[in-house]
Amino acid sequence: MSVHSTTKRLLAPDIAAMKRRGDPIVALTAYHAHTAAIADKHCDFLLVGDSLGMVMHGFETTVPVSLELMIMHGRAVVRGARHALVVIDMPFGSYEESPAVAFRNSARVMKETDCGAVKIEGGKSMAPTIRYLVERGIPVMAHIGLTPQSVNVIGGFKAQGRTKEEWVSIEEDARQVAEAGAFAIVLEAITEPLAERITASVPVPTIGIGASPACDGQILVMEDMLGLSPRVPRFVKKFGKVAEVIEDAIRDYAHDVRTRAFPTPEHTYSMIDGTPSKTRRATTKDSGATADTGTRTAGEVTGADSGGGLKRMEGGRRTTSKRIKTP
Ligand SMILES: Nc1nc(=O)c2c([nH]1)NC[C@@H]1CN(c3ccc(C(=O)N[C@@H](CCC(=O)O)C(=O)O)cc3)CN21
Ligand SMILES: CC(C)C(=O)C(=O)O
Ligand SMILES: [Mg+2]
Repeated sequence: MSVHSTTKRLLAPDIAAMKRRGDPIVALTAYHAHTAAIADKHCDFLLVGDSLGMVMHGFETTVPVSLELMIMHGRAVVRGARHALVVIDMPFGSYEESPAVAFRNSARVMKETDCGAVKIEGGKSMAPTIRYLVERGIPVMAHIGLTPQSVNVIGGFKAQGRTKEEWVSIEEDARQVAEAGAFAIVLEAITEPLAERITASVPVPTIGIGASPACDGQILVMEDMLGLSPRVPRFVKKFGKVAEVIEDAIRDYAHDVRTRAFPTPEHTYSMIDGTPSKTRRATTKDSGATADTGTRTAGEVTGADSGGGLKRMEGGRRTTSKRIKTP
């Protein structure tokens, strides 16, 4: 973060402290800058999940995701967010081999993205690695229950802890990752009584995804809760209908291009010397206004214009462009 930054970004200990205060922790995944900027206003942390391999890149599982891909999306999310802690998933194969390999790759993620923490999947087997990273300055979020990177061992994305016999092992995972220094623990696809027992027994927050309201916080994949993902796990509540909104807009665009209703003069550059455009409709008065000047008259704003048409992107802010002046 820049020394000139005025807003304080949340750090891993701030998330951990929320459990002590009894504040519910709100989290979403984010994979790119603009959606990160929106979610940042309402979330305590944003996770650059390796689910991006499935959601953004069409892989069947998270197994093929590379460190480079996580860094690429991680940099975009850090640029978009200013308040929320940004946590980045370490992808399959980047941390399991040894604590030293995990440190080298996690340090690279921290240095190249400026994120605030990493997340690794695994319980007991990863506890020594979590301790090694935390002792060397890398905040670690743990992830137990259903660990999707092990899908080929588990035999599918299956809920865990559905029989009491499975509880002992998962509770021991939670105990050991907390003891190793994880600042929070993601509980994925486990039953409520198990999530309740774990949440009561560890000092750090539990973040549930398909793990009941008994957790200290919740996370969902943003595209799933927006109603953009074509298929979602049963634990997802759709808070939006974004796929419909996108399709409606694209259908309208295709219609307007095919009927030549788009583009109109306000989406077209005019000659600086005032030479009239041949394609300009006879009904439209030529005021010399262009897409760049932001000086269009109300009469030129068509029904197709949403009203935000005067706003142009400039230097990362939405402003009325003054770059090109009409004579
Ligand atoms: N878009 C998306 N959302 C996720 O929540 C998510 C990902 N991708 N990718 C990584 C993991 C994989 N996750 C998943 C994926 C599928 C199910 C699922 O469909 N489960 C079935 C039961 C399957 C079974 O028991 O065999 C379900 O009914 O929920 C659960 C978690 C959660 N994560
Ligand atoms: C589902 C969350 C916890 C995750 O690990 C991911 O999005 O990759
Ligand atoms: Mg993940």
